[in-house]
Amino acid sequence: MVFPQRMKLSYMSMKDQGVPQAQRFWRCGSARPRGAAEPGRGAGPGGLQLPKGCGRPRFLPPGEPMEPTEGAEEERLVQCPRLRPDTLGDYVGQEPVLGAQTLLRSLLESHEIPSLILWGPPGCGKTTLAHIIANSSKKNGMRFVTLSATSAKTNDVRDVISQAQNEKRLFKRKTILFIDEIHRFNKSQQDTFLPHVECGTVTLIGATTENPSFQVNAALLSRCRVIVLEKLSVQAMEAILMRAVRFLGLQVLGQEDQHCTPATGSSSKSSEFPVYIEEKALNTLAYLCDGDARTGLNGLQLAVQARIAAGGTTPLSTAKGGAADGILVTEEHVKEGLQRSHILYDRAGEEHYNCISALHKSMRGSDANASLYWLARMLEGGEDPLYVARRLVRFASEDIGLADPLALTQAVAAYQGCHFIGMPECEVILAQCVVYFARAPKSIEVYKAYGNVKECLRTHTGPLPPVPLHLRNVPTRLMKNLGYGKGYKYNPMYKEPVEQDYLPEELKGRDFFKGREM
Ligand SMILES: Nc1ncnc2c1ncn2[C@@H]1O[C@H](COP(=O)(O)OP(=O)(O)OP(=O)(O)O)[C@@H](O)[C@H]1O
Repeated sequence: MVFPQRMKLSYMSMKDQGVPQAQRFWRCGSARPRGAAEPGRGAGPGGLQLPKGCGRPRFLPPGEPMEPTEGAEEERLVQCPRLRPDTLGDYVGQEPVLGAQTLLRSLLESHEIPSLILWGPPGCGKTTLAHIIANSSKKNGMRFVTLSATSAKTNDVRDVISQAQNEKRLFKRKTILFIDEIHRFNKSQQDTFLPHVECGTVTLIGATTENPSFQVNAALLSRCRVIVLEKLSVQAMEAILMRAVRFLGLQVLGQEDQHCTPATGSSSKSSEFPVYIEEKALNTLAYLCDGDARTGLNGLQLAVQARIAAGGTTPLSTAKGGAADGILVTEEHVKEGLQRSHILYDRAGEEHYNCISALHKSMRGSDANASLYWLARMLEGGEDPLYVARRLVRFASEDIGLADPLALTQAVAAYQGCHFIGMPECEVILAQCVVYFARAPKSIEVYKAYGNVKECLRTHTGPLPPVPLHLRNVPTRLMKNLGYGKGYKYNPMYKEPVEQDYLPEELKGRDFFKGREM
């Protein structure tokens, strides 16, 4: 396949490492896909470095050595030697859909993989589940291909399909196509693979955070099983964090015996002292990450790495009553780690509404500076740029209205621009639009007048007044005979302004622009 599949895997790997969507970049050596940053541009805070001899930015989690080759990167992802589980046995939570004796589990265990849409909030394990399916399907001779709808074009989908057709025809090999963030494909892109899902050329697994009833073609949806994954519970998060604790070679203070073997590649190996973490810190982390495993793991990793980098040891008393010098990660460090990983922006909860409200109010108050701040806080926190763009379309009419009718055009163009190029490049499109809106003159005339009309309709008692006869359409002779259109004055025929009523008789004189009554 000509399309650099590896490039997408690199992206997926960054996602795996907890890089907020706004900061995921494409690995050195890959062709830059649509939506990825220009070299040297858009580099997010921390973690982005330019390796020697490479013109493109790449993400390096603090303390992680650079991967030698792209091939190794692909291998690394497929084998999941990091925190992402490889098998259903390590997959935590989601019992209602994946517990023992559920239909999905028996299908997966018998390698009968139906087309699936995995729907759930960020970090609940959609991609992880797809990777587990990938592992097991590869062992069974199936191909597993990954596309990310944030960057793939229709031609990429066509390439995958034509290769799947060849594999099926020549080698009788089935292809599973995993499309991450499938809601970002538009309807016509989704149509591209509809017939091929139907005839079995590919088994589709789509992952989405958005309600598939609105974002996935009805025809496609009817050919897939929708698996609803829930936010991970605090208990599930604790289990995931404990697995990470073992992987990172940490020791839980007071339980040293249980977790004393540092895993290969662990971050504690970079410290000459043992690294301890308070049990309370883990509980707090499990609680605060709001069911999003990626941000929880990211927060843990950042807290540990920051403590190691800061140096300095603490005298500690161990479980057996002994004393030891070690690096201690406390609840405070973990909270700090969470802040650094932008976890405090909760994309699904209150913070999401608080920030969009603050953006709306800052633009309304013509404060371009604050508007940019709230915009960046949302985008850096991983907010969907199309959500922000949709709110801007609304703002263009609600707050700017006819004071600058071009605002609506700007907002729709910004929405389309974001749709075309995705993050991170579309951030500047939104920034431009937000500043335009903050600086634009404001008028709520239309918004208010429309509100008055709605109010009038809602409070009306009895049957609504009939449409005046002179305003009615006259498609047939009978209607003409009944008086439809009678007396209507066709305005272009008159040089002077025409005296004519356009409201129903009982509303005569009502001016919605001035409130209830004239
Ligand atoms: N159910 C789970 N069991 C074990 N680990 C999990 C689970 N869910 C998530 N994780 C861990 O969290 C990380 C992020 O999860 P994953 O990428 O699957 O989330 P996602 O639902 O696809 O998120 P997004 O919608 O933001 O793409 C994984 O690398 C994995 O280590």
